[in-house]
Amino acid sequence: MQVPPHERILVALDTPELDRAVALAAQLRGQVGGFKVGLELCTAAGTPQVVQAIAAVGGSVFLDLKLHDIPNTVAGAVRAVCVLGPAVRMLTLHCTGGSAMLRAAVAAAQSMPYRPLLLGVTVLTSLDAAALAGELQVRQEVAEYVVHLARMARDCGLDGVVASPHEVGAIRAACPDVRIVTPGIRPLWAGEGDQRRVMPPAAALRAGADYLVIGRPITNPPAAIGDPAAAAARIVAELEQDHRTL
Ligand SMILES: O=c1ccn([C@@H]2O[C@H](COP(=O)(O)O)[C@@H](O)[C@H]2O)c(=O)[nH]1
Repeated sequence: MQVPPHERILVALDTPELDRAVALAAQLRGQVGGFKVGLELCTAAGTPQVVQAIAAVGGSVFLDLKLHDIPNTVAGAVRAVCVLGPAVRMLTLHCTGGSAMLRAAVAAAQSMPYRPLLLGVTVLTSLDAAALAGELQVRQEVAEYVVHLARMARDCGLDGVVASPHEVGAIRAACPDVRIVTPGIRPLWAGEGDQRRVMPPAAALRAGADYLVIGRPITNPPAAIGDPAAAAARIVAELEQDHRTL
């Protein structure tokens, strides 16, 4: 069954204010597929409180905690997230924590009555080829390294990965069954900001992404676009227009 394009959008609620996040979720619910909450909001307002508040207005939660620690600590954090229940659809952890950490996370999730989908973050979309080769001393090309991490995530039992839209094709070819979630989404009318490996929403879906994470272009759109609801509507219209021409 085909998923309508708007359900593929996950809005990143990056704010320290729970009231603002809840107001955005209430405003955008029904226009998009769900909401991503992460380090800023969860640190400011508390993860259980955030999950409960977003769920209370009918939003499903992608918990982007990007766990990265020793296996025992990550396993404990995964169990604590599972306790939050079905309101949490997805949880992230960094693939660069290594296979022992990823396997510990999967085992921890499987030991619980409910578990969210576990997604491995490959290479952050704010990093470009120069940063990867220079500061981080990674010898492979970006796409090659992302595919290596995606294979590792799949082999450890994760359900999917987070990567830029530029690597979606290569990941699909290597790991056909993993879910692929792509941040770094920038409509042509939005600025790049701190993102480096970016792509417009329709192009990212065409590339084969399952979900598009979109933050500032919706939550803080250019004045000419209007408010968050108008920005979301415009992106959905762009996706539907592109979908019809496929
Ligand atoms: O590689 C990654 C992994 C996660 N993110 C998160 O996605 C959103 C993107 O927000 P924008 O405002 O659309 O840039 C943000 O919450 C990041 O923490 C990512 O950008 N890249």
